[in-house]
Amino acid sequence: MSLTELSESLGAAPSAAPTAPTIVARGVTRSYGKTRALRGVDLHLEHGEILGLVGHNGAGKSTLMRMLAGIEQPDSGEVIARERRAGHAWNATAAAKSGVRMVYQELALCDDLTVAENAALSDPRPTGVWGWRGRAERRIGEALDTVFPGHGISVLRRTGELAMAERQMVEIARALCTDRLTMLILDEPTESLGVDATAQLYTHLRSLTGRGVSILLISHRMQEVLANSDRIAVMKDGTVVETFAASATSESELLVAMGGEVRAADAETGPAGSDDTGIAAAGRASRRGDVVAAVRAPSGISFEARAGELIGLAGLAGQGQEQLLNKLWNAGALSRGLTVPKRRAYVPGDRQTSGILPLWSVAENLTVSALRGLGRFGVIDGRAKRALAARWIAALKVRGDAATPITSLSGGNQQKVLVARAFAADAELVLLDDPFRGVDVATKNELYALMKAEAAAGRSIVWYSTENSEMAHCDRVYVFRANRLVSELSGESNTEERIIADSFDETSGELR
Ligand SMILES: Nc1ncnc2c1ncn2[C@@H]1O[C@H](COP(=O)(O)OP(=O)(O)OP(=O)(O)O)[C@@H](O)[C@H]1O
Repeated sequence: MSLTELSESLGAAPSAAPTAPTIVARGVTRSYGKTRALRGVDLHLEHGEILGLVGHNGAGKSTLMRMLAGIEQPDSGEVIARERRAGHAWNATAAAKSGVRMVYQELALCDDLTVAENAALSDPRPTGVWGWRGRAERRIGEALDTVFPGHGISVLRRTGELAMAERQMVEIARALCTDRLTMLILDEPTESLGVDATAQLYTHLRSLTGRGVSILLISHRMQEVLANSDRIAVMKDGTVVETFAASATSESELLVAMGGEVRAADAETGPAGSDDTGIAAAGRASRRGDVVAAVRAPSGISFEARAGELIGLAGLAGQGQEQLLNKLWNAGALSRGLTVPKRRAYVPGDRQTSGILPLWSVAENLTVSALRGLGRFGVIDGRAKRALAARWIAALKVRGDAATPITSLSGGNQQKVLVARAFAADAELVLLDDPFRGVDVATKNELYALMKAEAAAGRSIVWYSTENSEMAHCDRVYVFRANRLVSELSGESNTEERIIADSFDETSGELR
């Protein structure tokens, strides 16, 4: 069966659409130790609708998703699925048999396996002994072609070699490798995707709802949720506080319901101002305007970052931005064509594999890069360490105690700890690889202010973001295309339109 035939059979709507909701959560509660993650959630998902689910970091969205998918059971309350067979529990097996598929916020691919092997692992259909590999290659290849035409991903590549955006596409496509799809739950599916792939995904989701599939879309990207959902449910502190028709609400209304401050997205754009956070660190070696980092290109545009600057790296995903950050992070004293300071900090793009230290507490994760500055006579000053952790936990509003394991935090709160770690270290150069993935809107606004304050205090910050609109906060922006620097923008030339135009421009300066 080809994927076209297959996808037509996916979630094929019965002749008359069922009137009962696909799934209902009624009074669902769930605690982890002292943390009350869900406090009596009521929610339902209609047949063939896209329900957006938004809320601050730690509001309980991922926990609720696990309850709906039967992966975890509520402490009290119930989950009633239309597909649930009488007398059977609603657990992961029952959900999988009923056509429920999930795309997790943390990518769950095995780096050492190929794209096709990863797909085979999660495919609910029997693999068979003979020919399973060929079948898996064909199935995932067809799913990728259907959702992300022109994706350019070889199904024979190890997923560890893929860029974040490509891995995200594989994760989404493999969730669609099934004979039967009734409900699709996506937890922040576009955080690592570029503009084109994001648009392709939403086009495909719409075609699925046309065939009766119900979709739960968790996201911090308010404009995307507004543009692509039928209804939007808002979570706050473990409950659903409001549900809106998407066509009848606005970003500011959603933010108010989430409990956040309404701030125009671009209200505080422009070059770094003075330090108004009170936590920008002092004592950097470089003076404002000194070149802190440089990568010289044999021809065309070279890269340069000065003390006191917030530098943006823009362009379509996977055009060399991550390589530049890696180069600056890994450079040795003798690296040719490169200037880097000794003291530098890095927030990697993939927090799971190269960011968090999963066996350590929040405080240990946060202070590990700053330990050198916390020592006295060769001994770490425990009180200074605790104070540093407490200061950053408060500044970034991390929802979780300093002493708890980092893995017990929600995804967005883990990400905040990584950002705090980079700034808590006394680094002259701070490298950020798409650092606000999964961070809620209110916190993002605070982090923009923090970065500007840190730059104003003399640091040099180099920031790669997949969201072009964020580049308006930068002093200068380098646009990448095909591993080259296409342009350097600042002042009035630093606009979203110009970034997009240059991302597709043919003239370029090579960056080696
Ligand atoms: N396995 C766990 N152990 C301990 N605490 C947990 C666990 N899972 C979730 N929590 C806690 O439950 C609360 C809700 O977390 P959840 O991940 O559901 O939030 P979220 O809304 O998805 O956040 P984000 O937007 O950051 O992904 C948080 O306080 C989190 O720390």
